[in-house]
Amino acid sequence: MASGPALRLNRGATVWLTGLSGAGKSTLAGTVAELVGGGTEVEVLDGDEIRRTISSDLGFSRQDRDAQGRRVGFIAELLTRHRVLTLVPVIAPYAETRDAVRERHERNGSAFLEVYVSTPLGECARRDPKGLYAKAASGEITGLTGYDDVYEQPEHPDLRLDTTELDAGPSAERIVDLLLERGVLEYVESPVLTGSEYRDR
Ligand SMILES: Nc1ncnc2c1ncn2[C@@H]1O[C@H](COP(=O)(O)OS(=O)(=O)O)[C@@H](OP(=O)(O)O)[C@H]1O
Ligand SMILES: Nc1ncnc2c1ncn2[C@@H]1O[C@H](COP(=O)(O)OP(=O)(O)O)[C@@H](O)[C@H]1O
Repeated sequence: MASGPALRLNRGATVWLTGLSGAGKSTLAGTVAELVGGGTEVEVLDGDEIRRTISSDLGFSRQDRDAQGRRVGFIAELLTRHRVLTLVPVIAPYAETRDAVRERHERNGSAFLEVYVSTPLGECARRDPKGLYAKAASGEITGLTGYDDVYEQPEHPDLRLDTTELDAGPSAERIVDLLLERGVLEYVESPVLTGSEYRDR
């Protein structure tokens, strides 16, 4: 039987991926979840999904975006306190909301890491995965974050990733490295079956 290192989750942590629409937040959250592996307690709280369910009453006013951030922050902290690696690809455009979520985590002894996916507006608009920038440019929608609505950049993120410069795989590895550095994850030697050992087991 061959053995190889595997990632083990030592404690829960919230990893909040903040940045503009199209920056790569959801893609990175999914890639980190895959890298960390199936045996680990990991959840992704995606802004769009939360907005279709418990936040279906919210729009994109300042008050509603603040409420969205605080609701997601509440759930994230609960999951994290129960030893889940909680990945949160949510824009959270206001420093005040992000700070309130961080403080809630600190009050409860839960780890909170802020990852600023700092892909610039021009690149996000070029990707335009949901067609939102085209709609904003044609005047069909208003209030798109970073385009004609505010985005307050994090001043002291735990990690900053510009995905123009780095592909999704290596960017996700930087997040895993941060989690290793902070002791949330660690490498452990684990037995791994080779192909023929697996078939003959
Ligand atoms: N005006 C405007 N501005 C920003 N985003 C918009 C807007 N209208 C719709 N969408 C879609 O909503 C997703 C963002 O939801 P969030 O909950 O992450 O945003 S926020 O934190 O409340 O600002 C966002 O998802 P992402 O593209 O994954 O960021 C969009 O799909
Ligand atoms: N290095 C990268 N990291 C993440 N996404 C990337 C990268 N390069 C290109 N992309 C593409 O950019 C888009 C980002 O969309 P998405 O992850 O939904 O962003 P967000 O959740 O921030 O709105 C996807 O189509 C993805 O394939």
